[in-house]
Amino acid sequence: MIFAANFKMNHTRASTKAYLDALNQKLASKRSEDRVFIFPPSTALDHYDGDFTIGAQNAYPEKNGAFTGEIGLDQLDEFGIKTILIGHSERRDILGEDQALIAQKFSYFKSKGFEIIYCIGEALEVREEGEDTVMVHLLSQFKGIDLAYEKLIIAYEPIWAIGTGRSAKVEEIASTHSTLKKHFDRPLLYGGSVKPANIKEITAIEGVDGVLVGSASLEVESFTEMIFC
Ligand SMILES: O=C(CO)COP(=O)(O)O
Repeated sequence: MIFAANFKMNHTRASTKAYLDALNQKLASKRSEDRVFIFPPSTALDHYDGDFTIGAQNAYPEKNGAFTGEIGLDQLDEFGIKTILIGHSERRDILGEDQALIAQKFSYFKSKGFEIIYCIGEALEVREEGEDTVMVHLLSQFKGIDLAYEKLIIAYEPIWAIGTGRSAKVEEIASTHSTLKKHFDRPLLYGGSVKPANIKEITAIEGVDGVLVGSASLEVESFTEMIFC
C-alpha cells in the first residue's frame, strides 16, 4: 500500500521537522512493502533521513528563471527531491492551472526522471450526471499525460470528498477505480476525507493501491494510525 500525506498549506519548517522525526520512529516497524510519501509546503523542503519519500506539492516546469513566486528544478535538486504532485484539484480550480500547463509540468518532470503522483477528480455536479459522465471528465484530465510512464502513480480524488469529511462510498470508489484501471497499469490511490475511521474499508477495496490524505495526515498520530491499520 502507498500512504501519501499532502500537507497543503499547513505546517512550517519547524513543525515538519518535528513531524518527520516522530514519523521516522514509528516507521521502524512499517511493513516493508508499504511506501510512505510526505508532501510538505515548499518552505519545508529539505534533506530528511527516513523510510519515507519527500515530494514537492508543486513546481514550475523549468530549471530556473523569471517565474516570480515559483520554485523549479534547481530548488528541488538542492534537497534531492525527485517526486512531485501534479494536477491537484486545488491547483486546477483555485490557482487556475489548465490541462496544457499540467501536461507541460508532467512532461518536464518526466524528462527529469521524477516520480509523479498525478491527481484527477470530478466536481459534485459531474458526479451527479452519473458514472459515464464522470469517466469522460476524468479521462479528459489525462490529455497530454503518458499513462505508461513507469514512475507514475495516479490519485483519484473526487473534489466533493476533499476536506468535507465525506469520503466517496465504497461502491463509488470500487467502480471508478475498476473503470479507470482499464486505461493504465499503474498504482491508483484514492483521496478525499480518508481518515483512521475509514482507512480499513478504503484500503480493502479492490483497485485501491493506496491513499492520498490531506487533513487526517496533519497529525502524525493520525497518519501513522492509518499506516498501521
Ligand atoms: O486533497 C486531498 C489530498 O491531496 C484530500 O484532502 P482531505 O484528506 O483533507 O479530504
